[in-house]
Amino acid sequence: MQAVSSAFSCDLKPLIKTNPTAKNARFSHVNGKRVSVRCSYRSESFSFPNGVGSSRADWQSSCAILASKVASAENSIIGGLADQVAAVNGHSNGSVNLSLVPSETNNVKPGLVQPLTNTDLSPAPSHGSTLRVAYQGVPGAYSEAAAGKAYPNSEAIPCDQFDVAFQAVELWIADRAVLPVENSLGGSIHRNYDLLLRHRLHIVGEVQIPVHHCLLALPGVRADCIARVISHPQALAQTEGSLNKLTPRAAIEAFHDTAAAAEYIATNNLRDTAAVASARAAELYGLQILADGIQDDAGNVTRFLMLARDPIIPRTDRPFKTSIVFAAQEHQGTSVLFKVLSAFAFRNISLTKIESRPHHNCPVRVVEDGSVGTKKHFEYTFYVDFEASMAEARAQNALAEVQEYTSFLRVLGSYPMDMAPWSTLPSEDV
Ligand SMILES: O=C(O)C(=O)C[C@]1(C(=O)O)C=C[C@@H](O)C=C1
Repeated sequence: MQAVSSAFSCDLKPLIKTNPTAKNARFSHVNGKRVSVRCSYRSESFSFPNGVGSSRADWQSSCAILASKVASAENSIIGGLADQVAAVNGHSNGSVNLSLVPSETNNVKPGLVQPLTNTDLSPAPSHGSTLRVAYQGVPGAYSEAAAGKAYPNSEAIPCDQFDVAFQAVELWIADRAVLPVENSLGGSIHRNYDLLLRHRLHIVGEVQIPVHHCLLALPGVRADCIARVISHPQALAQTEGSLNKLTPRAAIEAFHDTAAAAEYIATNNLRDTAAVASARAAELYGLQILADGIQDDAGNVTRFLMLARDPIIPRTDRPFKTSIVFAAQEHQGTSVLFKVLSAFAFRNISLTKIESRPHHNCPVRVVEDGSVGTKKHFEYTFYVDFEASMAEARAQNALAEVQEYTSFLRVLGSYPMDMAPWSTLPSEDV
């Protein structure tokens, strides 16, 4: 893999810190120099009186916030991102050495790139035409396989956190991010739902990959010598039943990602520890497979979203899915969710997913109830996926209606559904 090792000026810093409305400033780079800037942030209050236009510009603005009547919620989103960018830009001086070359002290196989961290993020150097795809984890993680399935022949860029993968795209270090949102056994990956709202990337596709877990340990170690099993919490949840049988006395500990757990065992020569990870991780980090296929359900599948700075133009010539997020205010009544869902039901639009998250700005509302005391309502932000393209009138009409019932509505993306049979995925990828 091509090493990305370059020092370049971090002149994005003052722009973002002093001008929050320009947080979506777009930079193009030629030979590592910034050559153009464009800003697209505040294009809210959009409605669909005549449907969505066919040009990219029309669609881009339609994918910005559709309506935001909750100014404070908006501000907190802006504030949150500004804070993160400030953290990213917290380098002590303007020039950063972004090195993805493995350090020499690391005794895992040479040639493996190190994940990006918060402190590595700075404007990207020129990188030719190869698409660069950020994922969370290290090589051998399932997310790397998902990035490869989503964008064959791309360059996968490991990031140490989900947030860093979002920022890598926003700061033009990567062109796309591929991040997990749900697993058939472990359920939703809530962190990424929250980050979708906090950041301004667009969903441009989805990929689903079968997740085939192995129990890995150093060569020669037996399963009955394992005192500790480490892995990503999702992977541990997906193998709970098998681990109870295979290593009943072992402590179970969470790790950043599956492959990093394998790497950690190899790097530290831990003979009492096993990792739940992929067969590819075993190969990359020189571990043996103690048990194969240990997911508690053979049909274990994780769904990943493909994210980009710009939306794609929705089409009708193949099955599309659209993802939205909305919230309502107290005065909009108690049956908002029912009304929203019926806007889709009456138009025969199937919902494929609904997820609720605590409202970012106001998670709990306290209501005085006379002499009885106070009621504490939890406030939610709802994420809905539905099976229709935003190029279809029925989807546009449904959203126009949803807009009437809600105080905040944003289209996260309208994108082709992953219709690929799982069997087409090469086994070494999972
Ligand atoms: O740790 C990894 O290998 C990942 O890619 C992360 C992740 C997740 O977040 O769900 C991805 C797929 C599997 O469901 C298990 C873990």
